[in-house]
Amino acid sequence: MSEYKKDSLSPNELSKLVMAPTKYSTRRIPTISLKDFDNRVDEITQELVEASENVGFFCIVDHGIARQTVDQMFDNSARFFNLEDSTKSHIPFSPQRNAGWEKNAQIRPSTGAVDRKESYQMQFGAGMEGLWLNETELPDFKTGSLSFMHQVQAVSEKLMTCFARGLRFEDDYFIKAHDISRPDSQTVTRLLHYFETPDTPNTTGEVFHRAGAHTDWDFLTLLFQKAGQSGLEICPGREVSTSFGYGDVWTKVEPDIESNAIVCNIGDLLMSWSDDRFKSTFHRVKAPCEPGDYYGERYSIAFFNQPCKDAKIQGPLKKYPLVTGAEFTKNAMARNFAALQAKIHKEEETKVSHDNPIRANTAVKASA
Ligand SMILES: O=C(O)CCC(=O)C(=O)O
Ligand SMILES: [Fe+2]
Repeated sequence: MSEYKKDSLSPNELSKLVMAPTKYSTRRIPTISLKDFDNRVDEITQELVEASENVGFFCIVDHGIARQTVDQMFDNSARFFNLEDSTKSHIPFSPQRNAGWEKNAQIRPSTGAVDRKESYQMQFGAGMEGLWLNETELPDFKTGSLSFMHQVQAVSEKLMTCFARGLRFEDDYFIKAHDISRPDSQTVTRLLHYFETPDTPNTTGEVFHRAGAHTDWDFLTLLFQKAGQSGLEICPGREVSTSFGYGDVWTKVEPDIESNAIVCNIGDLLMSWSDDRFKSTFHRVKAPCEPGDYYGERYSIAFFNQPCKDAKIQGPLKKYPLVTGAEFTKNAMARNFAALQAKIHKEEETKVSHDNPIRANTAVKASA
């Protein structure tokens, strides 16, 4: 949002930075326990506010979702992605609905090239009509996924209560604004599958992007990672000094399976709704290219809390004009599209060639 200096590098400068060794630092990513939530809600609120103001990323533990449940959802995800592409193509990603399956189709403005991955986005309500596979194609998948999604929503609602307290709104203020029982709920669960990357010396300069650097434009994202499948990195917004964090100092967020941690990040929506008090943070799944990087396949699950279309969004200090949930999403998609167009335009001007076709029209996803 506002404070980031987006897309200010030329393609040549950018490609030099992409190829340069990454600078890393170990930053403290706060771990917050939800144990005994009702009695500790004020203490938890304080910890969340501190983490949101200073880092924008934190891990949640003791959240009540059993490890076995998370593992089952990852099994479900693998079952889905193991289907033939010709089957998955019956439920193609719809940018209008922000749901469905895509493969090698998402282009981030930060890279101008496709993410090498496939993903499937699911919702609770009418947005999913026609976008579930049949029971015969994937038995128990829909029921299992919805049950998992309800559990993640319950954790989200605890966090929303704390954010509401922290910003001095009524306790249920954000919960009502993200009501998943409404048919027009926009909340999204995204199953992600990044492909194994060839671990060979890179002579062509081609970069196998996994998830190019971006901020999420939702309220709050809850991310589940799998043991040993590294790659997630963050670059807190406050420290970003170049476009999309290129050339900046990154921090690895390794899967913490022992404590069954959910990695959470503030999205652009909550940043705006808190008058920029809470920080939406750049993150990426790194394109493996350096010694020590993880080249294997990676599965992850992201849960994006999105507002109801008629939710009224404005922070307590009224820093930004009031917008509805529908307007916020539309504006975020338009900003993303404009940044991408600007990038493509710049690349055409300097005639930088890419191996990957740039398919701007498919490059939309409302959640991030
Ligand atoms: O796969 C991951 O770990 C991160 C995915 C992500 O950031 C996104 O889809 O917005
Ligand atoms: Fe993201």
